[in-house]
Amino acid sequence: MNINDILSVENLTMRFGGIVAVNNLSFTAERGKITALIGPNGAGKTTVFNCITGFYKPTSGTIKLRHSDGEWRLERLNDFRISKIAKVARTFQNIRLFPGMTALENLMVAQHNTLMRASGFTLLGLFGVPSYRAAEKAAIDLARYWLDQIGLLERADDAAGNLPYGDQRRLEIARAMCTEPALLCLDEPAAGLNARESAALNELLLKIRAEHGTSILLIEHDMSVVMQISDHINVLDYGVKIADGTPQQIRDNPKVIAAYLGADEEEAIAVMEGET
Ligand SMILES: Nc1ncnc2c1ncn2[C@@H]1O[C@H](COP(=O)(O)OP(=O)(O)OP(=O)(O)O)[C@@H](O)[C@H]1O
Repeated sequence: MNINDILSVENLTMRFGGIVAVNNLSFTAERGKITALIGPNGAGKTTVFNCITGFYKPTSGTIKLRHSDGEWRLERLNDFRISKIAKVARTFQNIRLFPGMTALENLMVAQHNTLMRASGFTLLGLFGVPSYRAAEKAAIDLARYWLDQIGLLERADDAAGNLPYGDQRRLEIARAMCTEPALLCLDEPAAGLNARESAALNELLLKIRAEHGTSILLIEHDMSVVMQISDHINVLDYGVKIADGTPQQIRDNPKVIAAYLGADEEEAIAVMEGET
């Protein structure tokens, strides 16, 4: 594992019965950078995320995470410890907000563990002791800060389910950021977004990288997002890494163009350039 890496996935294999979803995969993610995982449907991208975040126990291989708080072998931890102790946060392909709760409340829920600790697991909170009140204020401040970062401060008290789709997507990222992660794993954050919303997403992710130094691991099909914001791209096909490099290198890689879509070269190039 290189000194600059936050994550090192080594020889990861995940089998489901006879299916080898991920096959001896190795890649790294550099600290403070945006690393993308791309590939056709069924290539194994979400399975990799599920192994990193403890939803699946890999069949074999190691997943090392290292940042200023310590060093962990994620394949040995459960999902709760991966998020709480190793500070890995994730979003899902489908939106998982609490639609009936307000935007602000959704961001407060993300800080539940911190608040529970500060409340002495309820009692101190019931009595409203100053240390709990301070923790509660800090949680509200953090939630409002992230609402501001995604341009939704004005809509703090609106039900999350009533927000436009693109805003809900960014609210999910804000919710993940409220846990102050070292590694943020985003599974298709641009799915279903229009061009304007994708541009707003790009802006947000670049801001998170620049201003917070958060390392980002990104699964995305929208090439207008991947090519514009990624520092490094890994391409999977049938669970195997077929290429990795800068956006320019990936865009020009004939192996990627041919394998990524199984389409003819012209069609593949159009998609790689975000024209479809
Ligand atoms: N829980 C599971 N049980 C059985 N097979 C699974 C399971 N999860 C994933 N697979 C299989 O593993 C392979 C990889 O799936 P995965 O969802 O990781 O691909 P993906 O690259 O994320 O695809 P997409 O871009 O469509 O989300 C597929 O063949 C899928 O059917």
